[in-house]
Amino acid sequence: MIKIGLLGCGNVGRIIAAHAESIQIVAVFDIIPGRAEELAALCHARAYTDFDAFMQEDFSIVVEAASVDAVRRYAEAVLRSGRDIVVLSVGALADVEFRERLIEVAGEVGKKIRIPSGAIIGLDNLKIGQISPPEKLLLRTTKPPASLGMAAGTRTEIFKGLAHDCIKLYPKNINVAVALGLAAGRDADVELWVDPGIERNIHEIFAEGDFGDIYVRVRNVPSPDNPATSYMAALSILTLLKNLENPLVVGT
Ligand SMILES: NC(=O)C1=CN([C@@H]2O[C@H](COP(=O)(O)OP(=O)(O)OC[C@H]3O[C@@H](n4cnc5c(N)ncnc54)[C@H](OP(=O)(O)O)[C@@H]3O)[C@@H](O)[C@H]2O)C=CC1
Ligand SMILES: O=C([O-])CC(=O)C(=O)O
Repeated sequence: MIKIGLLGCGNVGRIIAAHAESIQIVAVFDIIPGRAEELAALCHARAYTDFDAFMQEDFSIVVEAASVDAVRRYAEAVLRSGRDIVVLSVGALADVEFRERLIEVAGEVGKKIRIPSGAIIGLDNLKIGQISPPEKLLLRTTKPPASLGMAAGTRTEIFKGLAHDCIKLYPKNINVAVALGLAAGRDADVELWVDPGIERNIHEIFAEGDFGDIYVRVRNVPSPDNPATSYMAALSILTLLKNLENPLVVGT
């Protein structure tokens, strides 16, 4: 059974721990001691608030479900320790210099940075963009205002521009746009909306290229403990881990 170290004991961490049937969570790490201890008790792991001590434990992969800041702080050390890392706060990789350094380190040490599909569908075949670049790549995300910690009386566009700029303003809400761009090989255009009339986190992907045109709409159920994060994001990590050692690989 694959042994993992969980970096981040919030909403996604709790969902992963509650469904850890095909994985063993050996150690958990969070800046908030109570959160780390609570999660550790749930999955019979050891709790840490000190990163270096956490890294002394015996696991082969780190699953990050914390923040863009945590990826910037710890991802390189994880790779240099000889472990793969699963990065949910993929917005950290919008910084080209940081991303290139991290990829270089992963190559040097022969380890992988794994980006789950998270809260969207379609990253697999959007990778065709790396061969046939899309002329259009747009993500329109619409969330209930509470997901962004704001109030709004009507449907309102709060951002229009490129993914790498949007993630700087909304690091807890638009990681999906950065993942989309990494898959398709170009920065995605983003529209971010809040709508008081909806209860789900909606992601609409529009892509056009010489392959044709694509429209994908995902109407995600928000997570129980963090409405900004769709429940699908945690399921996506669990699925990635479940398939890591599967000899049959489905999807591009
Ligand atoms: N790629 C994708 O499709 C998606 C990505 N995400 C991203 O996944 C991440 C996890 O989401 P979720 O579980 O809902 O978030 P939560 O805020 O519920 O949990 C994150 C936990 O990690 C802790 N944390 C944050 N920074 C650090 C750090 N530097 N070191 C140690 N612990 C830290 C947080 O503490 P504190 O509360 O004090 O900050 C919190 O306890 C978020 O960054 C989110 O934006 C979410 C959905 C989809
Ligand atoms: O969970 C979602 O719907 C998307 C999200 O928060 C993110 O990409 O950061």
